[in-house]
Amino acid sequence: MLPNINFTTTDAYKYLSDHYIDMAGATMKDLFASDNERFKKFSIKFEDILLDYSKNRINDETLALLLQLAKECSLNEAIAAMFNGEAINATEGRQVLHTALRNQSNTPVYVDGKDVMPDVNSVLAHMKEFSDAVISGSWKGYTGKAITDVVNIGIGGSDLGPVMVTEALKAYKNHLNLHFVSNVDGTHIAETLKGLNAETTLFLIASKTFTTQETMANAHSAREWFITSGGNDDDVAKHFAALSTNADGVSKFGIDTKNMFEFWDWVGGRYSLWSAIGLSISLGVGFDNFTELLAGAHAMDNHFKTAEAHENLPVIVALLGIWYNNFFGAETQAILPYDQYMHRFAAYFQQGDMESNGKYVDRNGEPVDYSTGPIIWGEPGTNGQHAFYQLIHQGTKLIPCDFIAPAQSHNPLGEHHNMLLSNFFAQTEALMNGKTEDEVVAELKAAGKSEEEIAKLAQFKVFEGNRPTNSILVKKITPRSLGSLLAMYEHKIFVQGIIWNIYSFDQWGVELGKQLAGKILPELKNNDEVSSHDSSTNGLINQYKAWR
Ligand SMILES: O=P(O)(O)OC[C@H]1O[C@H](O)[C@@H](O)[C@@H](O)[C@@H]1O
Repeated sequence: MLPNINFTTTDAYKYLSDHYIDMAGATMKDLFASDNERFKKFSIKFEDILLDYSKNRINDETLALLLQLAKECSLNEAIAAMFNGEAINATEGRQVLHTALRNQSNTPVYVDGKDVMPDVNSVLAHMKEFSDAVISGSWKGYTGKAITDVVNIGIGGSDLGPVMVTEALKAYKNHLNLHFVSNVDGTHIAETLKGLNAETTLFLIASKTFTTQETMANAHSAREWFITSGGNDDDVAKHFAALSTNADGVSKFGIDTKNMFEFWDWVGGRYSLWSAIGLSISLGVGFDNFTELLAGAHAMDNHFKTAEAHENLPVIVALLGIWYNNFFGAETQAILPYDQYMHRFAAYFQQGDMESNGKYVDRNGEPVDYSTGPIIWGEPGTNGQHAFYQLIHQGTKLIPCDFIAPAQSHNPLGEHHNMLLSNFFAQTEALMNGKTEDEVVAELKAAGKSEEEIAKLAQFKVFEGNRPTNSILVKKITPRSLGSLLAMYEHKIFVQGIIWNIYSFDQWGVELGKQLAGKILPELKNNDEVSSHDSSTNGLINQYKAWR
């Protein structure tokens, strides 16, 4: 059972509310000036990952109170409940065991009294065998040619994870060309299929439920394309594999269940890249690298399970998020990787975080009277700097940012990496220190500006500073370190959900739109005027019919 505690009724919350009043006026600049040990105190190293959280609006007391909050919310009990396979996804009646998928130590993990590890290992063995065969070319298409292109068809959790990881690990890629089709917009599949050869293309139909409208539509179109390109029904087995929990749905679609890579309903869609949903990863970078990804995540799982809260990366990152979300009223959280390969990282955690913690009803079914999950967004540095950092530096909103960068580049080209990292270091320093009016005036004077010019300009060039950041410096983005980083963010989401007393592992919020689209679709099949909706929806549908 998960604890059921309204965190706003804890002692820690009350203390934090008072403490916030002191801290709201404190500047990080002063906090650094008064404490030489600050970096040492507020940074944690885990394997090849250094989390520096010293550039936050916290002091020793803040941290102590946040840790007390975690304790009062029975975080340790909640962590144990998840790892032990309790059905903590209560509204769906399911366990939450993505950690079992990467349980490289192979200790038994029980679901309803049955150890799931043998099944996990057997699917991994199947993935290895299949990946090896496709990569080596011993898996042949219907005309005897080796596979050159792999198209993953899936959406949400069956797309974002594989896309993000295969991009992040592009430096490890083999010769197979990977493509990802998610949108039901016909353009996505049409553009992807242009230039592909059916004889050498493998489709992975990735869907936990195997009922998702977008994925099914794209899968049927892919099948049709395959048949019109010369394949026949018997050849489908050589070109289509399914990654799913729904064996019936898979065989009804016409995919041989021999080509089905199974996973289980105790794996949430947005936590599924570690499962058979990761087959495109294993094909793209090889099974050994996929295993390393799992191993990195497993190492973080063990850290999360066993490290004391004050040196526990996911716990610290989560508590800092609570501090800004619930005391400073921050609405968003930016994730800014200084690594081009990680360009889909923020998009991935947009689903991970927002689908998990975007909930206004607590675990008692009552609306909450506090803020829950943040809006997650971000783009890789330095592109973001030239786009939206203006608002982070000088806007009216407080935006806590996670800066992530590798110390070693996979492409050490001249001075590029030093230039990139100089920006990474400079941004967090600038966000913290800002620039005072005196500094601005002195600068303008030194540049030879007149008194009049200085008076006109100075205010606009002032940076308040005191804007919080975490810096996550990774030695190198490898399958292992990436796995650890991903698991860190997953567990951060978990910790926050525990403190907010919400159910982080369901996603009822995606249902209503699906239901209504299901009602509207038949109305679009004829040209009759529609009058069953509100006047806006009617008006839009009728104009669509007139214009199409
Ligand atoms: O893998 P599936 O079943 O096709 O679901 C794809 C996506 O559908 C919905 O949007 C949600 O339930 C997501 O969590 C899920 O990832």
